[in-house]
Amino acid sequence: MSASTQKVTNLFQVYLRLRPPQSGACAAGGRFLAVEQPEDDSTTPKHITLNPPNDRRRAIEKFAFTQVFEEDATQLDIFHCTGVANLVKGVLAPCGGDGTDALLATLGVTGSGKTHTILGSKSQRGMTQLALDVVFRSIGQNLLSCDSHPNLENSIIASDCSEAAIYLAPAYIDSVYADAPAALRASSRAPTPLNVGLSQSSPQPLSQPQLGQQEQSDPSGSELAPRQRSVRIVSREDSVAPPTPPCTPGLESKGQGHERTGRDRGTAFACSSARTCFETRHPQCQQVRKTSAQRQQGPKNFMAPTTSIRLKTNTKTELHSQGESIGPGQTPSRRLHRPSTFPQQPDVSALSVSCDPSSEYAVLISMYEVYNDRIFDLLTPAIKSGATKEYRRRPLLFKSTEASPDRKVVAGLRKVICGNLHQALMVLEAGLHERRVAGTGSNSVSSRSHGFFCVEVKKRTKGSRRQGAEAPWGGSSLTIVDLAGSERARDAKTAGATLAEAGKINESLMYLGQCLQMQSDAANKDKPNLVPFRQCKLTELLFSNCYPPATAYSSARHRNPQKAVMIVTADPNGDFNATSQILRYSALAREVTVPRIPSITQTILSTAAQAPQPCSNPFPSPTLTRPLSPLGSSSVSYPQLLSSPNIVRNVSPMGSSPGNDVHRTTMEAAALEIARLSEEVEYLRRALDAERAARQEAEAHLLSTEDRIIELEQAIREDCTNEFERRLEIELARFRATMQVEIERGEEHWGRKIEVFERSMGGGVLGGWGSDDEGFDGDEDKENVLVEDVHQENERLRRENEALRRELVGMSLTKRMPLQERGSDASMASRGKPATADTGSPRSARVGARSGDGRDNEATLRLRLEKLRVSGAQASVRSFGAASLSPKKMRKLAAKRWNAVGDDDDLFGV
Ligand SMILES: Nc1ncnc2c1ncn2[C@@H]1O[C@H](COP(=O)(O)OP(=O)(O)OP(=O)(O)O)[C@@H](O)[C@H]1O
Repeated sequence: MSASTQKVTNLFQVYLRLRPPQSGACAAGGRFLAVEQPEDDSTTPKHITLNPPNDRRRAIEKFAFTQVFEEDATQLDIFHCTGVANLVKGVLAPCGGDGTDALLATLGVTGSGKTHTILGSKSQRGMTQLALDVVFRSIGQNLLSCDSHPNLENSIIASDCSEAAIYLAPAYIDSVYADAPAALRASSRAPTPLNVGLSQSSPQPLSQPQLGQQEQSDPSGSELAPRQRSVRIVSREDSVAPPTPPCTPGLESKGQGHERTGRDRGTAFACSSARTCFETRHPQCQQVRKTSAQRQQGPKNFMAPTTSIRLKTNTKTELHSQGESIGPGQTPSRRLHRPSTFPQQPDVSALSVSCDPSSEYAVLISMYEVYNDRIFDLLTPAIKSGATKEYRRRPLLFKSTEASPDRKVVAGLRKVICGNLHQALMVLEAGLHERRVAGTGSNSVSSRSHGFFCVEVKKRTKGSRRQGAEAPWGGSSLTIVDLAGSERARDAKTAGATLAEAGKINESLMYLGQCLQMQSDAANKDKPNLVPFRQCKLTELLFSNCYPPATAYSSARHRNPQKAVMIVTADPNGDFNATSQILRYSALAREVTVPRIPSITQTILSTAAQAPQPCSNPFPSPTLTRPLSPLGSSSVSYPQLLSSPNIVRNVSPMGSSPGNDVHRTTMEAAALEIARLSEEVEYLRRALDAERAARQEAEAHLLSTEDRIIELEQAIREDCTNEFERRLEIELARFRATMQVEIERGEEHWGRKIEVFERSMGGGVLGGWGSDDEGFDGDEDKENVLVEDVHQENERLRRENEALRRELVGMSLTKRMPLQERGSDASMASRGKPATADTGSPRSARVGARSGDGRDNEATLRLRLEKLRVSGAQASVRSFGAASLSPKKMRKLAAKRWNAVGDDDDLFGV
């Protein structure tokens, strides 16, 4: 097994860092991990052996890594030996081109020192700060500033392919940090995650230049001399005076004498007054404190709302407690105190890598976290939800964009253009305050999300302006990842939401483990390196840049596969199971040695085989003739059983007599039974453990699903409310428009009516004045004429009606011919022919005497009158009611009526 050969084919270089034991903490099972020292002193250790504790029936395993760092390795050792400077060099691309993307990540069990390695502590810088220092120092004068290039921001916005919101650092920092009152700054200012509090004793001054000089470029441009071995150099950095003693009792017991990682540096260990102030501003701190307090009360108190809910709640309480005005667009949690200073050790001012002298550079910082398999921007403030009135972050997508079709990017991030190291550290600090942390049984400040810190180095050729346009931007990025730690719910004593988070963390780490295992298997077996990295967001983010793009667009722009370094952290005195699991899938190679503890049954059987056989059946069925001696009641121990670590039993003394032989056989059988039972117990114990773990995982999954459902429900409610409001708006607008039209129409209608009324009124008045009036209008005149006509017509009709009525009164039924005959007579008369049956009657004579139109009119009139009579008689008859009158009476009545009509007959005819 050779680790060096893995370098060529593995996607990741894998380093192992062992963390020093926590002072005061007694290791439960002792140290189980041994570093194999190389035979040759000139090489670095690469192998470790994992010795399972005595109570585990596990094989001894041997693992290989690119390099192993022992407990005394310093941050500077890690920085030099993992080749972070080389990663930076690849990004800066001194020989031209776009450079190579780089990835630096830490992986390990919770509390093993990942955050310490990546982000450092109160007094020590981590890989992130050191890498940033080297980046800015190396670019030096070639870094474009917004002051000298006012168009810088716009040109970068135009070149960005990730739909990002790009800001200049001064503007961003001013929007995030609030200047604390002078008194607060001077005395009780709470230290923020990465900066050294004023109350802290300053780190020991070193001979190298300090941060103030770091922002100037190193004119020498001296190259990094790569260190080939794990040199235990600056031991002083780890022996820096420990920070202020903790004032939170729940935290005192943990990690005493050790530096704390980013967040607790500024939170958990702050003195109470400062902490109170700090916590009101930083919800995460409250959360840490709360969970620590909860832990003191017992494991049940870990049942708490989800982190997001806690964050929201805290943000809310913060708003009220602060009583501070918060500008629009800012969430309360963004009002941070401006850090006064940052840790300056270890010092890398002597180190810079070369950059491309013919290019000019710009540095963009972005930060995000993967929480519950979703990506959240750490530099974008949470937005207040319209429906729930709570502050929430919108998850972002990892996708191909229009401008980047061949390569997936986290779309919609906020990116900050930084002009120097200090600005970059301020941005880092702001982002870290947004990251989710919680106190668990394993780590008082445990990361609950995978944190990504991206340094995007943009470069373009200097002075190659063509027709006024500047050269296009290219470049690469360095991504630094602080993964959340795997944890066992039993050890971490998590429950509720924190347990659900742990479930998600473990799940994503399991996928990561599969990917790492596949890559090392592929490297060892010369198989194609196919890694199933699309299983979750974490692996997708970590691995997708390891391969050259294979899409149709790939020819457009060639990108080198990223260089990746993984630092695995482990506590040699910590949890054996969790650590061995991480090592097993992260190691570049693994060897299994012979099982360490032989089966107890085998031990007994082999012993029995060696012993003299008193009878043909050496192991009769264990039918005991008498009960076993009580444990500890005998004086002689059975030597073979003693050799087993699992069973130490004292048995009755043995002699050489036949009775003793029987006794011995019985005891052997009993020992066998004991062995069988203990194996069974062991098996059941393991099965129970597995079941318990599965149950916890299922519970965690359930909780996380519930959380997800709640979040989804909230989102859906919000969407529905928005949609409802939108539709309501539309309907209201429509209603208002219709209403307006109706009002206008009504007004018009009434206007017209009033006009007609006024005219009629005016006409009456004018008519009263007489037609001689000078101002009489022509229209009104016409109208009056029409009214007059109508009156005349009315009068005429009234007269006609009167004449008809009189004619009806004068006519007698007896004098008239039958209706049918009269009808035909009338019709004949109308046609000018003489009537046959009625020629002698005076009436017909009168009719016959008439000529022309007068005759026709008369005939028509008669016909109409006849009809009127008949219908009048019928109506009157009907009006009396058919039921009340007999037919005879009805006839009499009709005759009377006709007679009455006949009396007036002579009146008819005009
Ligand atoms: N190499 C080290 N030297 C000194 N202290 C260390 C070292 N590694 C870890 N520690 C301390 O151990 C504690 C836990 O470390 P850290 O927070 O880095 O763990 P972690 O792996 O990030 O845990 P988690 O996954 O839960 O976030 C911290 O107080 C840290 O200061």
